[in-house]
Amino acid sequence: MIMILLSFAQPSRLPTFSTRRRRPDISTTHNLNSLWLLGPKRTPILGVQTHYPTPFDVPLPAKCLPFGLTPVAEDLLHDTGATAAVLGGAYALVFTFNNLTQRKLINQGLSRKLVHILSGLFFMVSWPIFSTSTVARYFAAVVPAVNCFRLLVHGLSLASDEGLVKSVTREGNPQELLRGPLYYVLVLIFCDLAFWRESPIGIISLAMMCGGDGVADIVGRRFGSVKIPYNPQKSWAGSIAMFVFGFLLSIGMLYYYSVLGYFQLDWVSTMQKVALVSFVATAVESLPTTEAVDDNISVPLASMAVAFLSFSN
Ligand SMILES: C/C(=C\COP(=O)(O)O)CCC[C@H](C)CCC[C@H](C)CCCC(C)C
Ligand SMILES: Nc1ccn([C@@H]2O[C@H](COP(=O)(O)OP(=O)(O)O)[C@@H](O)[C@H]2O)c(=O)n1
Repeated sequence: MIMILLSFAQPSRLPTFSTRRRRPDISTTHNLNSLWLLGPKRTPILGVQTHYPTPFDVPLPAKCLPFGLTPVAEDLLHDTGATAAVLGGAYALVFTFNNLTQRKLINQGLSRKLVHILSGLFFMVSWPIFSTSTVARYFAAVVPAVNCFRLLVHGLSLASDEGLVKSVTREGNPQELLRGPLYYVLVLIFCDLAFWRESPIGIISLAMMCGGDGVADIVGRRFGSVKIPYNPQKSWAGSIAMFVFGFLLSIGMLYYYSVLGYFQLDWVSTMQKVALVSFVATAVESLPTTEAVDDNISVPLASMAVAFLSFSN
């Protein structure tokens, strides 16, 4: 569904007809301020050469505006539709894995990990279907925010949603929703608002949290007989899987965004930087976790810090 929506991701192909359908035309100077929400839309980020005009960025004649909508109203309509679509995708994902668990086609642990891996990755895949408006990121953030509310309501047992509990908890205790899953969606909100489509930092950090950490669990539980000396709860197999899949999924997501014209990256140095981020994230993930610090906090935070330093020079 996301890929169908993405087919409209190229501005000139959107069914809407604004004359302003151009992505930010960003050059190569270095400006950390634009990392944040109010940074000028057209300033570059962290020296990363981002979008050049592509054949898709063709301004359309003003007479094409539908129903006389102003460009702002057209963007609001566009982003409202995108938000509804991605929200539907989120519900469908959880419903699907709950269904598979109920039918005992997959166990609860694997269901939770696949939801962990796919939610964040699909969320990032969906970002290009939102408009080029400066408020698009806020519309996208509605999706994890609604899920945050959902986790709070059901984690506090203010309402019950057995499907949600079964597909995203280890033991089926609703209070589990208030830890890993809640931290997870809070990190999605933060990376959406702080980095959005304009910086590789958020993309890499989410790929590490979703793809790397998620695959580490699946591989580690199955093949993790040789434990890490300083943490018998974790294994070399799980950590190697975290490093490899964190790296591959980060590069894959960066390539996806570069194909859509958001980044122009020097791939040799980018791979070196992403490998460093993945190594540090893997080391952090391998450490014994405490009640206070969950992997869904430590892994993305460590990834953001290393990616920020790596892509700043
Ligand atoms: C199971 C989850 C986290 C648990 O982490 P851990 O304890 O295993 O380390 C993920 C919870 C996901 C949440 C319920 C739904 C999030 C949906 C997301 C914001 C949007 C997805 C949209 C896309 C189009 C499917
Ligand atoms: N580096 C890793 C990570 C996880 N694992 C395995 O996956 C299980 C769950 O890992 P975890 O405690 O990080 O799970 P979450 O907190 O990510 O849900 C561990 O108890 C290990 O069996 C591993 O062997 N090696």
